[in-house]
Amino acid sequence: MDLERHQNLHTIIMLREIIRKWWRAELHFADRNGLVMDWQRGGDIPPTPNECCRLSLSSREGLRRCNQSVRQLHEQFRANRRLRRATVQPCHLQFSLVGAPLYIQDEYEGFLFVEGFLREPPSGRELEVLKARLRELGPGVSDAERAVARLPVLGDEGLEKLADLLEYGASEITAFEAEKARREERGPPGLAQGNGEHYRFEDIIGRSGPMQEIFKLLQKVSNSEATVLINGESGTGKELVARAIHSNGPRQHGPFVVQNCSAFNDNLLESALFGHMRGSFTGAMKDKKGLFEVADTGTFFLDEVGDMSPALQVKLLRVLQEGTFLPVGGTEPREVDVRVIAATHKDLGEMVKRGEFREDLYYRINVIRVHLPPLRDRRDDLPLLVDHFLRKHHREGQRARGLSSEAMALLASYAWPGNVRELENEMERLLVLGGDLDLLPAELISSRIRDAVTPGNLSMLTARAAGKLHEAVETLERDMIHQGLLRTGNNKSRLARELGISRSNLILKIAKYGLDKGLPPDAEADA
Ligand SMILES: Nc1ncnc2c1ncn2[C@@H]1O[C@H](COP(=O)(O)OP(=O)(O)OP(=O)(O)O)[C@@H](O)[C@H]1O
Repeated sequence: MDLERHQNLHTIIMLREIIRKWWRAELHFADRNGLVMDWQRGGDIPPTPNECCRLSLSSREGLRRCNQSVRQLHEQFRANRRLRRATVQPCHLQFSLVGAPLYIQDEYEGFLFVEGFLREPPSGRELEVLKARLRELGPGVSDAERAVARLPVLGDEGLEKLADLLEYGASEITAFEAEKARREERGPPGLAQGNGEHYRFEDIIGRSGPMQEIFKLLQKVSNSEATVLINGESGTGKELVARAIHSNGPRQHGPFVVQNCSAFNDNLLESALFGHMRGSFTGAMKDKKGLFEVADTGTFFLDEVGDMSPALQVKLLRVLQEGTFLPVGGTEPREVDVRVIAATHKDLGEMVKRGEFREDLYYRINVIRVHLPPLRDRRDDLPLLVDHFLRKHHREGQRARGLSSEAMALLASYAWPGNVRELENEMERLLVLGGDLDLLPAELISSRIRDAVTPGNLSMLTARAAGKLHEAVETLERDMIHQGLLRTGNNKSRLARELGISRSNLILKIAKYGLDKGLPPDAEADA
C-alpha cells in the first residue's frame, strides 16, 4: 500500500490543513503493523504544532513511549475487524489520541490518527504532573513551562468533528484504492476496446460515429495542457468529458475543481472564483481563498461560461493569459497554475457576433473544441448506455437485468430532451420500480416518455423535405431497420416479415448500415 501517495491526495492535504488550523494538531498515518510513517525517519521528525508532543518526539525515550501509545490503538483495530469507526485512546502524557482504521479491499491497512489534545482544560495539579513527565524526558524547566502554555482542548463536539473527518479521510483513501484497482483491471487508462472498436473512454460510453471521433480527440487533448471548450446541451456529458481529460492528463494528481457560472450572481461568482479580502464587502469577515487558488496545479472546469458577465470575462482572460488575478478587495496579484476547461450549451461564436461575449476570450478558450451531440443524434449509443446504466445502478445482490424489447423500442423512439442524464435517471427509476423482475417492461417507463411516443409517432423518422432523395431513402431505411431490431429484440425473421423483405435481404442491409452491434442475440439464428 502506498502511504506516501495517500498523504499527497488532495483530500488528505486539505484534511491536514484543517486539523492544523482548527485544533493545532497533526495528522499521522500508521501502517498495518502500527508503525507511524513520519516517525520512522530517525531524528527527522516533521514539526508538530503541539509543543509537548514535539518535545516528547524529539527525545529517544519520548518517541518510544509515543510509539507505544500508538501501538495500543493499533492492537485494538487489529484485534477487532468490526471496529470501523474512529476510536480514542490516552497517551503516555495523558493526552488523547484519536484514530480511524483504514480498510482497503476489506483488509486492515493501518489507520489515520491525530494526537496531542486534552478532553478538558487541565487543573493546576494536572499541569504540574504533565510538566514533571516532560522533564523526565529531558527538556529543561523553561521549555516544559512554555510547552504547556497553549494546549489544545477538544470538547465532545470538537472530538466528534475530528473523528468524522478522520473517518472521511480513511473512506477517501479506500475509494481511491478501489478506483485504482478498477482501472488496473480495466487496463491502461483511456480507450477501452471491444469487437475491434472503441466503446468507452474512462466512464464515457459510446459507440456511434460522433463518439468515436470524440474519443480520438480526447486521447490527443488529454496529454496536452491546452484550454478546451466543450459544447453541448445539458446532460450530454460535458462534466464527464472534462473529468476524463483531467484524469488522463499530466495534472491527474492535482485537484479537479468545478464551478457553474450560472449558479451565482456576479458578485458571488467573482468572490467564489477569485476569493476576497477581509472587509472588502459587508459580511466579508475573513480573507477567503477563491476556487482558482484551490485548483492550483490542477484543472478548473468552468461550466456555463457563456453566462459570465463582461467584467468577469476580463478577469478570466487575465488568468488565462498571465496566470494572475486579484481577489475581490485585493491589491496584490496572485499567481496560479491552472488548466481551464470551459463548457457551454450556448453558441459562443454567435454571442461574440452579438457583442455578448468577448472575442479575445472566445479565441483564448476555444483552442480545442469538443462538441457533444445530443442523444437524439446518436441513437446507436442507446443500447450500450442502457446496459451501462443498468449495471451501474443495480444494487448488490440483485440479478443483472435487461429491458423488454417493447421497453427498448419505446426508449429508442423518444427524443431525450434531457439527454444522457435523463436516460440515466430513467434507468435508475426503472430498476427501483422493477423490483426483482428479470426483464423490465415498457409499462414501468415514465408516463412522460410513454405519452411522448404515441403509436405511429416514430420520432426517429423525421420527415425530410430537402436534400438528395436517395440519401433520405437510405436514412429512412436505416432508421426503420434499426428501430425494428430494437423493437423485436433482434428477431430478424419477424422484422423481415413486417418490412416485407426476405430475411437474407434484411441481413445484408443490417451489415451495410452496421446495425448489428449492441443487440441481444438473435434467438432463431442461435437455434
Ligand atoms: N457518454 C456517457 N456515458 C456514460 N454516462 C454519461 C455519458 N454522458 C453523460 N453521462 C452521465 O449523465 C449525467 C450527466 O452528465 P454531465 O453532468 O457530465 O452532463 P453536462 O453536459 O455537464 O450537464 P449540465 O450541462 O446540465 O451540467 C452524469 O451522471 C454522467 O455520468
